[in-house]
Amino acid sequence: MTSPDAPARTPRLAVLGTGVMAEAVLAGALAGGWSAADVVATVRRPERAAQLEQAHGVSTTTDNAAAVRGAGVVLVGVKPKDVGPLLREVGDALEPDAVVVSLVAGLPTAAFEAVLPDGTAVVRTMPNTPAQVGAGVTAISPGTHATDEHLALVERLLAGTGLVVRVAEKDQDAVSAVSGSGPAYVFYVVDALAEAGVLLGLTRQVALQIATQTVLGAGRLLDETGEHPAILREKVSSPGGTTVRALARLDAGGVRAAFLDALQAAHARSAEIAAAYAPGAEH
Ligand SMILES: NC(=O)C1=CN([C@@H]2O[C@H](COP(=O)(O)OP(=O)(O)OC[C@H]3O[C@@H](n4cnc5c(N)ncnc54)[C@H](O)[C@@H]3O)[C@@H](O)[C@H]2O)C=CC1
Ligand SMILES: O=C(O)[C@@H]1CCC=N1
Repeated sequence: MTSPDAPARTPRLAVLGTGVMAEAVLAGALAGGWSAADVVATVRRPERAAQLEQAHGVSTTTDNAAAVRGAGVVLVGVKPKDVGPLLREVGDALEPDAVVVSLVAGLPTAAFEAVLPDGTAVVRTMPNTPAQVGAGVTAISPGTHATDEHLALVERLLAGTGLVVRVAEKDQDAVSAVSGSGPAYVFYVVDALAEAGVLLGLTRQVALQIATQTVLGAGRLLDETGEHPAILREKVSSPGGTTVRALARLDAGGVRAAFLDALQAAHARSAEIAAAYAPGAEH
């Protein structure tokens, strides 16, 4: 007999287009308790199918419509340009009570709803690749027909990927610019720190090791102390010392302004993606 406190059995999960980001979410779902026996992942290439089966023990297919039959959660993991054709391919096969979960940058839930059967529940999400190691952050927003139960189910899907926050859908492009793309900025900075270490005579191995650990440690310090980054930065900067000298150069180089400009560009790109690829508005 099932205990009254036992979590409800997870519904069947179909992952449509299992690339880098969808595989990271899939790995998190399995780590969070989803059973591999309840997951089907779709692919375009047989080599990719074999990889996913071996790494995660899930079943795979190239038939998206077959994958969504019987699925209670349908994760859309393709690139924006592939969303319209994919939704048209699977719309008729969707279970009426399924929730469609998008991780696609830029495309609004309304664009999904416009081509899916009337009343389909859609939840838009913006994860990031640290989901692969359970240290991601994902923002989620409901579409018109998504209920609190649907959001709770999506939170359960993502529980093993890291932090999950609910945001208004209008903020998803900003989230994408900050945390969706964010790991790339951090890797860029680590690469630059390591390169500078090599310039100063360190071996590449030591330079990369200490640059990586510095970012990890600084992240943990921020998280565990809850202190503002400006305060923590001041604590590193001894008066007349080495750090203020370096920070003055970063300011002179316009690094802070470059970050603001870069994230505005990322945000603007989301709007361009929506204009070009929202199902029904593709051109
Ligand atoms: N990479 C990242 O850090 C993040 C990506 N995203 C979103 O994730 C989505 C995918 O991006 P990536 O994973 O980076 O790209 P990717 O190219 O690794 O993944 C897309 C996958 O979809 C497959 N595919 C395309 N059409 C298909 C179809 N009809 N049937 C089955 N499989 C199909 C491709 O073969 C590929 O494996 C994009 O919409 C992007 O906006 C969102 C947040 C972060
Ligand atoms: O570069 C992209 O478009 C996707 C969305 C956020 C991170 N990667």
